[in-house]
Amino acid sequence: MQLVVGEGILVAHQGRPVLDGVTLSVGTGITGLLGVNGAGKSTLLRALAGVAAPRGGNVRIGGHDPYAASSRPSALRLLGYVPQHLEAPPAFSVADYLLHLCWLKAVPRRDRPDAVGRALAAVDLTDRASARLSTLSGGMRQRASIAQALLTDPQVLLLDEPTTGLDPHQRAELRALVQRLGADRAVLLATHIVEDVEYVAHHLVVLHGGRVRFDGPTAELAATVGDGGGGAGTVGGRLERGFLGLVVGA
Ligand SMILES: Nc1ncnc2c1ncn2[C@@H]1O[C@H](COP(=O)(O)OP(=O)(O)OP(=O)(O)O)[C@@H](O)[C@H]1O
Repeated sequence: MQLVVGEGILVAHQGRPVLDGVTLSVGTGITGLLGVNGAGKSTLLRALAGVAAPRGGNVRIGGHDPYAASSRPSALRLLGYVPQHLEAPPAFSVADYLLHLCWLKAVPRRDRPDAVGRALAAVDLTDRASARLSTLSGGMRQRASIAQALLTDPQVLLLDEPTTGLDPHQRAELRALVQRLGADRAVLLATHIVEDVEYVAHHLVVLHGGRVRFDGPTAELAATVGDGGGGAGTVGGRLERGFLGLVVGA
């Protein structure tokens, strides 16, 4: 089932189109949303997450419209959203931060300890539950951000550039985590880094200038270019060149 569906999404800022009729659908597994800076990825994720209503088009999460009062609770129940810059109070411990988020997300009081325990375990932060957020490494902070999105055990996860600012080791760990999370959820992973999606995303949507330039299996985009010789014939090398072919000079 396609848990996330966007049809003809239109967003404009100061009269300038930022999303110009974006249509996509996301099912279980990991879908990469690939685009250069300014392509419109964050704007699209906000529209899909029910944060900012588009001026045109439709959004459905599990068939529910997040912008209609009657169906918004059903849509939001299915959704976990990790924005690019999540403000978290640095003096809070990881567990207190997540308990606070439980309250904001209206998780019933009796369910909160279990929800926090599950979310911490899912992102491998159980042993840092009582650590202050300010003492965490960038990779751990990012995992805490993902944990807040998992508190309601959502079927859909929208991740906005989760590897930004991480070192190569932390990025590899985060990719492994995303892979685990995508085993039984629909994950939409926005990034400008081809490496972030090349081995984990089975499906890619390439966004450029607010429009979808490619929507299909990852291997299909890689297959649009030849080996090119010189050792650049790996899937990754080809994917990078396939992506650049779509967006450079476009
Ligand atoms: N609130 C806003 N007001 C004016 N322009 C905006 C606003 N939000 C986004 N934009 C513009 O919309 C375009 C798309 O921005 P968006 O952040 O969605 O892109 P992105 O692909 O996520 O890029 P990045 O990786 O840099 O975050 C950019 O040109 C940006 O300047």
